[in-house]
Amino acid sequence: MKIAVIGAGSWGTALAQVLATNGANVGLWARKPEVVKAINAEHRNTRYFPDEELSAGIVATTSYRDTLLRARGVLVVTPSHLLRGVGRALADVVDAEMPVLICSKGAEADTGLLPVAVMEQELGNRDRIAVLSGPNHAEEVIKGQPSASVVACSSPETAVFFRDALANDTFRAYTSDDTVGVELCAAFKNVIAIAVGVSYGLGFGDNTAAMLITRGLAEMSRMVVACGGEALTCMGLAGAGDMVVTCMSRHSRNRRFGEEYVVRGRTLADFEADNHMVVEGALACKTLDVLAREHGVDLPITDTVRAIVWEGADPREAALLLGDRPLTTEFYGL
Ligand SMILES: NC(=O)c1ccc[n+]([C@@H]2O[C@H](COP(=O)([O-])OP(=O)(O)OC[C@H]3O[C@@H](n4cnc5c(N)ncnc54)[C@H](O)[C@@H]3O)[C@@H](O)[C@H]2O)c1
Ligand SMILES: O=P(O)(O)OC[C@H](O)CO
Repeated sequence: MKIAVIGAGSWGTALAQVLATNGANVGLWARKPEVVKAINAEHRNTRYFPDEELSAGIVATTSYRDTLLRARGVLVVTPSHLLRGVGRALADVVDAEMPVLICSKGAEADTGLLPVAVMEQELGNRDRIAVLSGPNHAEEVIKGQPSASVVACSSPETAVFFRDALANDTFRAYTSDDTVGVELCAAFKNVIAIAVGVSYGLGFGDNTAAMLITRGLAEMSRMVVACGGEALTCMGLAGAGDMVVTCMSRHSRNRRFGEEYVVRGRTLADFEADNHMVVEGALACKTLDVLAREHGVDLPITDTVRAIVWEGADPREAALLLGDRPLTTEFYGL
């Protein structure tokens, strides 16, 4: 069976390796011809994983049509702000039944739309559109270190299709029908990881990090419930699981952006230029704000991250303001 993967960054490459290890032929779309050349000739993505040998079952190309040719399903693994453009391009090459798994984490700027809704507007047939999320740093998954994730979809058949394509002894995949919950958890945890990075960068300790993580989970839960998702999803792999790994892992770009860039007055553009990698939380703190206003949900940590990253608020002063709000019950808004 052939599966297509759109995006040969860290996560697209790691997922292509998982699929190929499971016996699939993988068509991998990459933007840069030199990445395609290295993958096909040397079985390496020299830009992201120079030390990892990729399966010979992965064939890269810069053509959507060639990537999709005879594929039974497609994984979209580009940064979330590119999803609409990718969906529009895919509309020319996928039929109305092709299962689509979105592996990006974020929400659309300006509209606040979540990935499945964006893709549905471009491709139609929501039941064949699923999302993947969980505590999954590409650096560990590509090495076959034990990890788990959730495939969420309104259709159990689509969820099971992708679960079975991805699951193996070291990559457990669970299914869920709470797409909105899983999508919001994915967008949220990146924002909180920036907050935790800033907190460590300011010299605060583990108590502060734990407070931000758990209060971040409370914000996440309020938003998930307000948008029609299930609070329990926030306790699962896409919620608490991904929150913990993104806030605490040395691999997390979001945390590192907060700790090493934001507290030193360095920008998102600086991070992306230095690392060639995305920091999804920097955009999500703005897009979640759109949703929060629409649903009347209180998101104090998210709003603080937005003020620091986009409005030049001083991190230490912003942290003090965060602690100066009226005292209330722990699970207000739920
Ligand atoms: N890296 C991880 O561990 C990981 C794990 C789970 C989910 N994700 C999610 O997967 C998505 C992709 O992240 P990543 O880590 O693979 O990316 P990355 O940061 O490793 O690399 C960015 C990717 O985006 C591509 N890109 C940049 N501009 C582009 C454009 N204009 N058109 C097409 N492609 C463009 C780059 O070529 C590169 O492939 C993100 O939403 C991220 O949150 C990442
Ligand atoms: O490195 P980050 O911060 O983009 O996080 C990557 C993954 O989403 C972790 O599950």
